[in-house]
Amino acid sequence: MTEPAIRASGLQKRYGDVQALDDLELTVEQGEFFGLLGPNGAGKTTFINTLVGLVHKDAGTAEVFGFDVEDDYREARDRIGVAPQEFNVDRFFPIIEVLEHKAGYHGIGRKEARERAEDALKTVGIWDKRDTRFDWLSGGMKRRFVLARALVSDPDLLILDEPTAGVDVQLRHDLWDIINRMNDAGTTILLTTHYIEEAERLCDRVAIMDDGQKVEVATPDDLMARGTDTIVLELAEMPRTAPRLDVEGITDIELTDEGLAVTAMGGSQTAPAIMRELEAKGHTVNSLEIRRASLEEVFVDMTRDDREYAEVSA
Ligand SMILES: Nc1ncnc2c1ncn2[C@@H]1O[C@H](COP(=O)(O)OP(=O)(O)OP(=O)(O)O)[C@@H](O)[C@H]1O
Repeated sequence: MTEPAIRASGLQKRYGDVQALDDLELTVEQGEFFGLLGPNGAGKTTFINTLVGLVHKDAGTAEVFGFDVEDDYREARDRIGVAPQEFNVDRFFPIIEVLEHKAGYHGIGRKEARERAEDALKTVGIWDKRDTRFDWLSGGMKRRFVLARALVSDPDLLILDEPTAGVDVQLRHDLWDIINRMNDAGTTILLTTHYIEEAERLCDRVAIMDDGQKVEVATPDDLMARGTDTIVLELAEMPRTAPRLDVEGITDIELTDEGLAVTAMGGSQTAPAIMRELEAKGHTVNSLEIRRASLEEVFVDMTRDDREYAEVSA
């Protein structure tokens, strides 16, 4: 039986009053492109740091390809490449040497380390900067370099903590291409992001975290199907009041300047029934547009902070 790339069970971590991880359960299968979403402070970075041995959990277990992150630290750590949110790079050496050291740290011999370092710099497109110090790279090049450093040990699990935060559109697409190619070649990816579009485009499944717990795991499509879509219908003759429609899944019907706006769960499935019902009632539908819920809307709904309501009502 193949072990999952990540298996976390009952993970707990507390900082003073803050329960950063609260009984977290999460499994990521080998080869998946897995997204970890959640508002600021949800516990995403704490979880990643637990996997790579930077945070000692209070309770629970975490395994990487079947290796316990604490008891089998070396085996687990050597399988992970991580591009952290905060840059923690040796600033005094040419970047190619930083990569060689990193490969050496993972037990890779000198000659191969050199080759790996060269390949990694070429993969991320900063080969011409190989003799430059990290501090002298531009912001975008620093992002590329941090990814190269994660790749240099040829990891089975690549962890990317907000890899595209604050980068321009071109670099974002470049980084997506590189990461996608890694995933196509079999590398498991764990990605945290605040860009919902990024999760929608890249991830096979996403977990939504809040308050140190997993709220939900699903494919981006499944999550979006849980949101409400708006179907805007232009009728040959607009009625003076919104017609009543007896179709399952409808949550609201409104007359707007654009036409009849019907809000429904799973818009693409409900639309034909809405059309039939309208035509049966004597209306002629000239055009129909389905505006799908975004993953962002579903995400915001799922992680809306109950405490906000408590404060408002207090
Ligand atoms: N070293 C620490 N000492 C004290 N509190 C910490 C420490 N690290 C994290 N926390 C707290 O734990 C909680 C979870 O933080 P974490 O960084 O894991 O969240 P996150 O989901 O990665 O957030 P973001 O999206 O902002 O990066 C937060 O309330 C944070 O303030």
